Amino acid sequence: MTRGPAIRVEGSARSEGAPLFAQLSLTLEGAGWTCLLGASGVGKSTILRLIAGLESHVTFDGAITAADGADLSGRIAYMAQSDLLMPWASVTENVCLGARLRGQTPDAARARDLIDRVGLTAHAHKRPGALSGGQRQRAALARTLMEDRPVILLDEPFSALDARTRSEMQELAVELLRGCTVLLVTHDPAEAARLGHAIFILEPSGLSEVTPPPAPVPRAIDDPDTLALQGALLRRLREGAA
Ligand SMILES: Nc1ncnc2c1ncn2[C@@H]1O[C@H](COP(=O)(O)OP(=O)(O)OP(=O)(O)O)[C@@H](O)[C@H]1O
Repeated sequence: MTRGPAIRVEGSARSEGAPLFAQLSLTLEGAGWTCLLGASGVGKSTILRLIAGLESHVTFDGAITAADGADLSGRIAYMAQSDLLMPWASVTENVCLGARLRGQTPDAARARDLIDRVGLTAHAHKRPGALSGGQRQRAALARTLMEDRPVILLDEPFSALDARTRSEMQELAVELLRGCTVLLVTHDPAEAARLGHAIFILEPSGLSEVTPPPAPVPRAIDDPDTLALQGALLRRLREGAA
């Protein structure tokens, strides 16, 4: 696995002629987890889509660059908020979809292992319509991990999971994405406090950074510093909404 580069996002965005977010300067640590929080509709997913180079409804005035100077295209795996699973394909086929679309032979053993690690072995043959919301989300997570890219963009990837599975999947993602540059959009202050090497809150006026504790990620859920940060983040989010 190539080490993920640092990424810099600098610019402002307008949607339908009106400002969505003001001039911002966001640096994603190379080979680290950056968490992005903020009120619904403030533009978090839009930032992910802009980095991913996907079609967007906004006009972005600025630049998105990797610190190593190389193009980002082909180096990103993106997990959208909606799981985007193909309804006609089984879990295994969905996990292998990227390789198939590129005309490559998928690594079947790796797919089996990832499906096992997300707890879906018993469901590997099923189509998405036969899965629960949390199972679908884990299938989408396995598909993202299967891509083996140095830059990973995750849009609320654990939001549909029960508390126990969520903490397990957070730990799995940290383990399997070691060395990757990860941008995680989340509404969960506890998740950001556990996973962020860097944590930002997006507001219409711009970004603010909240310094996490120095403990390595994933931080213990019941660590006093993690809990204190969780509380501080929730307070900041509530103040922002006031
Ligand atoms: N396809 C689209 N066409 C027009 N406007 C859109 C489109 N997608 C999103 N928007 C608008 O752009 C703004 C930013 O949306 P975005 O999805 O980036 O927000 P978000 O911060 O990720 O929200 P959430 O936390 O609810 O997912 C919102 O006001 C939304 O209504």
